[in-house]
Amino acid sequence: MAASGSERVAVEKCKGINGLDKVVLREPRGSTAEVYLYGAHVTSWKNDHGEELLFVSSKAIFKPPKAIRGGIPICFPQFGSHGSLEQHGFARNRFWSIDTDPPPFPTNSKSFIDLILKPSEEDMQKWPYSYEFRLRVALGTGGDLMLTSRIRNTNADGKPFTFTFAYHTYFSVSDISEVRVEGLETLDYLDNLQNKERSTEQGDALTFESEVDKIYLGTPTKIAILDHEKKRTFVLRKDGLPDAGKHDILDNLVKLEGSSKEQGSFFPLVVWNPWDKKAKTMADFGDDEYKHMLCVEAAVVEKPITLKPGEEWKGRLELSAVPSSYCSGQLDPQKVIQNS
Ligand SMILES: O=P(O)(O)OC[C@H]1O[C@@H](O)[C@H](O)[C@@H](O)[C@@H]1O
Repeated sequence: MAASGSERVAVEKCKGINGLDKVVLREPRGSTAEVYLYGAHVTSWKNDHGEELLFVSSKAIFKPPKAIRGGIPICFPQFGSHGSLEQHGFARNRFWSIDTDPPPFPTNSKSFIDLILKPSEEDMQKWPYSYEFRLRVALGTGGDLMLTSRIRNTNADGKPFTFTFAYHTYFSVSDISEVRVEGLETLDYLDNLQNKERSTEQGDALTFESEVDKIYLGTPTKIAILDHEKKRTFVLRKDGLPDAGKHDILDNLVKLEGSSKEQGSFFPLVVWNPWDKKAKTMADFGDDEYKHMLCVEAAVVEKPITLKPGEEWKGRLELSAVPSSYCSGQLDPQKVIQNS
């Protein structure tokens, strides 16, 4: 997989913080990503100017059993407290392996890594199902970051299983009070701060001036996160993925492809920022760091996925970042959404 000769190494295995194994992905134009095998956790994604696009707390604990605070934790087989398992499931604090022989999966990227998680005996005590969870992390040309999860039921005894899931993406933002999320207004949401009560979002774009922890339902094709100060816009897409390489500039940032199965919409979006009070209760999060992050999480929450033995679910996330000024005047997210 690694590039040869004078080319930069596209995939490099090395040691990260506390000696944990990590993989560095590099794309020829200079974008990079880092993935820890602990949690199959993407902890860094930089554009070709070397700017970090994901938030990781300066207090993150890179040590089991704590999940790494920031980046992209994988929540499986449970999102949040929606079930009897530990918060956000256990995949984020397990050691994954490099999958040396993954089933065929097309890619036009040279810079990718395949990871796999299978249950240990201890995990089977908590969640008595057999599965293979394959995660591919790839850097596309132009620096897009693509994550594809393939979860297969490998139970030999005919038992189906049901799970919820999320890519718990922590975006790095300049100042949360300068950030707007467009595309979620007028949608229904479940408010985790109000006992998961269902309400409807009012008004214009979401802005942030206090703690938020909401699960938006029935989200539209594209969502935009605008960071004025950084002059950067993130757009979240959730429709079927067009051919890689055919994306125009408005097809940027986060593309999500749902389940190939009919059931289980992949696309509630969870929006979370702990704000100051909650930040102070979190040992692995700086008191003021809430100002510089926003979680927008592509999730399977209110309609869990059920897989029978032999069935596989696939969920794909694609992130890219463009400077807002690049599309000046066009990055009205409503237009982005309508023009999709
Ligand atoms: O501290 P954790 O387990 O990583 O969770 C962080 C947050 O994750 C979000 O996805 C949840 O909606 C929040 O309720 C939760 O507080």
